[in-house]
Amino acid sequence: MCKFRVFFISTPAIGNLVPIVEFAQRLVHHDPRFSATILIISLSQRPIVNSYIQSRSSTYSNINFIHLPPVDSPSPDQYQSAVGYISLVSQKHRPHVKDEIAKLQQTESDSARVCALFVDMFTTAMIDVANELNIPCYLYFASPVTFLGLMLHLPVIDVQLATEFIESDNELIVPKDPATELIIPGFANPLPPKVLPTSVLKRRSDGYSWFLYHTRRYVETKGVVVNTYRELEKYAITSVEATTTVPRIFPVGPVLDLAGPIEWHPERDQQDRIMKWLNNQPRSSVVFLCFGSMGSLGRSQLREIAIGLERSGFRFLWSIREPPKGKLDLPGEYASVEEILPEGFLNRTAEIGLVCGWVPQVTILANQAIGGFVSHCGWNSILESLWYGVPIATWPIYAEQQMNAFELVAELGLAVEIRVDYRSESGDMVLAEELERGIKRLMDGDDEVRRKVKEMSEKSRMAVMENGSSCASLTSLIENLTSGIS
Ligand SMILES: O=c1ccn([C@@H]2O[C@H](COP(=O)(O)OP(=O)(O)O[C@H]3O[C@H](CO)[C@@H](O)[C@H](O)[C@H]3O)[C@@H](O)[C@H]2O)c(=O)[nH]1
Repeated sequence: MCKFRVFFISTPAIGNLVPIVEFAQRLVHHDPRFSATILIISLSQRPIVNSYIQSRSSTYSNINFIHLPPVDSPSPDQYQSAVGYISLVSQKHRPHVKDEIAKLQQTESDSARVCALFVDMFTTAMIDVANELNIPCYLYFASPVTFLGLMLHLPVIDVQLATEFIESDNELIVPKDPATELIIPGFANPLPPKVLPTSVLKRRSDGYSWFLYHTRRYVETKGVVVNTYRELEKYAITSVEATTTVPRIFPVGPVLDLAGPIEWHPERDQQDRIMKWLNNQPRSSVVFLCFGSMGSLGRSQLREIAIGLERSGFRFLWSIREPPKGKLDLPGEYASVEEILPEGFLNRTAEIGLVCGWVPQVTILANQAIGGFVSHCGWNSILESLWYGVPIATWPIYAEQQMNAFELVAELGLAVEIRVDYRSESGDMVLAEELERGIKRLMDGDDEVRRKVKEMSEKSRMAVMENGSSCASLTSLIENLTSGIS
């Protein structure tokens, strides 16, 4: 009989929601005294969230999924960024979350006690609900500890950003002295400012104010559960614990959905076509290019990629998404990619390459044909690639990805660099020859990176085994969650 109930409230984004659901599943599987309820915020612009939940509700019968009622959209003058919008929507959901938890508390059998509400990096307004209901609150962090370190340090470096950088409306801040470097908890090396997230470099934006809001709230929680593992971010974990006011860190990862979209994404036909093609390719011969659930690139950049790929001569699997129309929309699928790629490209490369839209990424990374991954460096993608021992070439686009790329290349030596500071919104362009060079190093050269990635792959698997570091961390989290509850 279950004794302890935990609640989760996630940002409506695949990158946050999937690792939260997987963690809930791991928790209830690891300790059957637990039951988990996931409260879902829906956004009409993100139907993928609903199809994901629908599929997972039938597979994960021991998790309770509850869709929260819709709220009025914030008016456009209240936000400029997606972070702002999501933070406001989350705030508006506070009464609903309180109602749902209170309702369940009343109907719960006597033996089950609510022992935690887990918020994520952008749903921290729910800490108020936990306080009102007297429930301990924890943060589930789907990004690396290095990013947690930056967030916790933001109020401190804010002064440095204000005095040592040049600011202008809507522009990214730049250091007055180009040699400026930042000392950030979690990074052994000084951080070049150009790898900071756009929301931080747009210091006058609502995104930055929200970052400051959320980070102040992180320290109100009882602990931060991070989707990472000690063997991967050893320095970062020790450094952030020692130099910030973080409550306790529980590294429980990698927490991955290894079945992935092949099970829950609606586009089954395309996925079957991809896997059939991949199964016919030689071992480690294919370079895979994919830029995350929210990543898309402009047409001229796509043409450069096509030229670079063709010149490299390697077999390739390339996921191309159409840029979204609105700020909150996700990328879509091109009706025809032929017209956006160089003339004759698809015909010339028909024997060696496949161009597609959304892909079942984790299943692809598991395939023996994949030899390297050109990735936007979202944290889930990094963990998945390390799990399967596939080396990455870094091409970050948005969010904290530039920092993740810097961590992989400069801190951990676990990736080949294409760029660590690419930012599409500033009109940046990776030229065909840069990509060609990067792909050749990824697929042909850098045995040291490949060796380290294989080693880390083994460590990631060990971490989640019985007696592994993340398993031990989960046990100690459970002790924390249940202590004082009879
Ligand atoms: O065509 C696709 C694209 C993505 N995915 C999957 O979608 C997830 C994407 O997650 P991630 O790699 O973390 O990228 P984002 O979706 O961009 O995730 C957001 O959330 C992450 C966790 O906080 C951050 O690290 C990222 O920077 C942020 O953009 C992964 O599991 C991928 O396997 C697919 O299966 N097929």
